[in-house]
Amino acid sequence: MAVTFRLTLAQLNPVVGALAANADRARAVWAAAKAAKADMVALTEMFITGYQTQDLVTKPAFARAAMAEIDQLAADCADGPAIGIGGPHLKDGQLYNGYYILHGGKVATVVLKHDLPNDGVFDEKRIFRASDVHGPYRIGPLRIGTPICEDSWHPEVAETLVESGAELLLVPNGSPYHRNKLELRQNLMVARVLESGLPLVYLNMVGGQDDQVFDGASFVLNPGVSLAAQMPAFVEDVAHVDFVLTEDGWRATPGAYADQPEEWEADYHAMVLSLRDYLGKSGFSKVLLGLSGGIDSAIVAAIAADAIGPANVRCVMLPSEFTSVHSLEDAAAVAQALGCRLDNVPISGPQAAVGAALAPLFAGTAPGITEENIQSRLRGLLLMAMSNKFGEMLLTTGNKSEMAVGYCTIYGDMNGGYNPIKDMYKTRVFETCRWRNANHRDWMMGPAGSVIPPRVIDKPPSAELREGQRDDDSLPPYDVLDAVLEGLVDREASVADLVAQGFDPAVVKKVQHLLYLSEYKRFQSAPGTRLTQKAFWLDRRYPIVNRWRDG
Ligand SMILES: Nc1ncnc2c1ncn2[C@@H]1O[C@H](COP(=O)(O)OP(=O)(O)OC[C@H]2O[C@@H]([n+]3cccc(C(=O)O)c3)[C@H](O)[C@@H]2O)[C@@H](O)[C@H]1O
Ligand SMILES: Nc1ncnc2c1ncn2[C@@H]1O[C@H](COP(=O)(O)OP(=O)(O)OP(=O)(O)O)[C@@H](O)[C@H]1O
Ligand SMILES: NC(=O)CC[C@H](N)C(=O)O
Repeated sequence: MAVTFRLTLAQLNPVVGALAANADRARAVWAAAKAAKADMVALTEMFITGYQTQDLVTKPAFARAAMAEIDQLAADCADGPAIGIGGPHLKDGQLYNGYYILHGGKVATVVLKHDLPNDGVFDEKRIFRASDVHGPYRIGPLRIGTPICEDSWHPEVAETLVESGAELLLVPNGSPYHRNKLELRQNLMVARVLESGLPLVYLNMVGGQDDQVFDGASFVLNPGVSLAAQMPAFVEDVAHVDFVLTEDGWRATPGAYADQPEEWEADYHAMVLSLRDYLGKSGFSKVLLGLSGGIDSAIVAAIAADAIGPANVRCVMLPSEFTSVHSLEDAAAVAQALGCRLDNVPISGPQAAVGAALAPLFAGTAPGITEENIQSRLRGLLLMAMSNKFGEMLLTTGNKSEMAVGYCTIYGDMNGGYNPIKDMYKTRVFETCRWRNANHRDWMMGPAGSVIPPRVIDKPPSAELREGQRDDDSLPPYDVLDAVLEGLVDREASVADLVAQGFDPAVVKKVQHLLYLSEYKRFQSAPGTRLTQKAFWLDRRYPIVNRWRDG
């Protein structure tokens, strides 16, 4: 009779700090694995604590509480499949990123991470100590080697595991999404399979944590580099994968294959999931936002409706004397198409009152940006009053282009708890609206169809803070602005690089100046969904005071 091994893959969504609840999720999936007669159930990196914990895990009381949950889990799950679960490991006063193997009622072994990621959003060298490479462990007939996430991005750990007799590589991950990352992961894992000649299980977590979104999309590779199973992206899933011992070693029996989203869908799903989880995990079930009739607030309203349902999204139009009839119509059309409530709160009364209060001080000065910003701040104040009164979190709507150049009012339209489009350039916002109008998926809680009317997408962007204002009065056209920003921010290009590419030197220098000047605004801005490898916050950490200008 063939020798086999059934491995249950738990692609789940843990909550940072919810130790007991995460342990309960592990107990439930273990029971399902036991019912499916599995030999082992694998959970993801740092599952017991949720991920990323940042400095929270450096607090010894927290790390010890997590380890106690794991001991209890081992005791509760004695009779059935082994469990692999990520968690912190405190040993001799040092903190490690560990993967616990629970078997027969106790912790059988703890694999400790060797390669600590320390770039982009990661600071693991600051948080954990790196361990020597840990050898394979045996569960029934199979010797398993476990490189923990970053360990599998380099050849060394897998190489050592092969030399010490591993027959399968099981890689638990906490790998956050950025655009087109699945392809990068698959290329790296293919390299590990080619080098080792072993089957490889890549198991990733799912869910939003602050700015980061974990997209799941776990997969299994066989030697010969064939994909034996592919789990879905951005949703929880549990898969039972069967391995059979052949003359050539262990091989996975081909299982389910979930189609993967292309990049527009993946970004949109990332924004929906991160908002849904940010709200749910912080205890909010409702949001509100200022709906101007423009494209940014329209896409944020659509993302919110898809995340928590249109009945939980309050849209508010706050017109001033500069608000056009088109904007009033467009805001109404968006709210109606999405099925969201729309309230109307004119700001002309408060504006007159603020003007009167300041008149003695401002006498003799010319009206300008100050008065324009007062409108934005009055909207921010009124929206926050509604947030307080109704318990709805305020969403802020600045896209990456605006956040990059500071084209937004601090303590005004920047008010808000979360910003799903913070890492999406304006030119991509246009395309994302078109994608959402043309596509509907079962994970969207909002309605299908043209939820953002074409006129909202096609009209020239305007903040409507003065008569006839357009964004391109102050900024280069968005296709130029975004291309320059993509160079300066995402590729860290120099002014000379961009001029050599054909951009106007004066435009590049102006954009660079605005970018550096508005660091203080970004520092005080709401968190938002990370979609790229250069999202503002952890990926790009610039000084606020900075006199350097390139070129
Ligand atoms: N380094 C620094 N650290 C801390 N604070 C600093 C600072 N530099 C300036 N500041 C402060 O920041 C203030 C200037 O920033 P801020 O008050 O935001 O005003 P500001 O950036 O001058 O104006 C807002 C801009 O956003 C545009 N806009 C576009 C789209 C929508 C909206 C909207 O509101 O709906 C606005 C608007 O047209 C205008 O160009 C200064 O008065 C100063 O107090
Ligand atoms: N008349 C308004 N009613 C309600 N909210 C508004 C209004 N004007 C601006 N806001 C809020 O302030 C944000 C900044 O808007 P503004 O129109 O000034 O610039 P924008 O970045 O082009 O945004 P949008 O494309 O949504 O109009 C809007 O997204 C919206 O949330
Ligand atoms: N948690 C990790 O070690 C993740 C690091 C790896 N570079 C990734 O992003 O997938």
